[in-house]
Amino acid sequence: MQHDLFTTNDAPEPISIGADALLLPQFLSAYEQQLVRAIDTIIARAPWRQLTTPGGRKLSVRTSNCGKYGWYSDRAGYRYVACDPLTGQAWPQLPQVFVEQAQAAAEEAGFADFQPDACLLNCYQPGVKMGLHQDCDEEDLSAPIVSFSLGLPAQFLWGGWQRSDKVQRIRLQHGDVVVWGGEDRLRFHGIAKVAGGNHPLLGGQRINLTFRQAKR
Ligand SMILES: O=C(O)CCC(=O)C(=O)O
Ligand SMILES: [Fe+2]
Repeated sequence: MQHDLFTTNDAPEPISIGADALLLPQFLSAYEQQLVRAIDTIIARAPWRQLTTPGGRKLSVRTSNCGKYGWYSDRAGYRYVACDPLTGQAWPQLPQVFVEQAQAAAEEAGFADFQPDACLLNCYQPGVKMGLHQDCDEEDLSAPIVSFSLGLPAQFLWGGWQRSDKVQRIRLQHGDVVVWGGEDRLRFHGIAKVAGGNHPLLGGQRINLTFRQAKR
């Protein structure tokens, strides 16, 4: 086999986790600094907060948003809102590096022309988890979900179309991206309790960015 020294690519191969779902290991490696700087800027304007579920419980994960719409939850329900209820201001704009990498990842997974209008930021400290759920608050389910992992590793719980379906555990590391759409769009998923640790760039936390097309 002939190796071309000028086109070596150290990024591991994508891993199929469903007919329309792909794990892209290390997809973000070259952008980690830029991404973390952009996150800091967003959080300065739209700080982390713990939302309340419609049932009155506090989510353990801390969240924020950027983009035209932000995912929000309180006693009135789960929904997308154009202003941050905490500040009354519009959510910070989607940084260009977010859009470019989310679109590039979507394209790798076969979703050309992904136009995210919402990015939910999730911050997990050790001990924090996210229970099994479907992402179904978006108007157009033909657009995929694109999810970036940064900081501490986590186990992605990748289920089926029923809550009771068997769950696969997939290790997500700093720089990994998962894309799911098409027939996998409504699969149940979650995050197991994050273990303690110290990430060189992000310290004792895992930050997830979830890109969606919320409105048509
Ligand atoms: O943190 C993750 O990787 C998943 C987040 C998620 O599923 C969500 O915010 O809906
Ligand atoms: Fe989700």
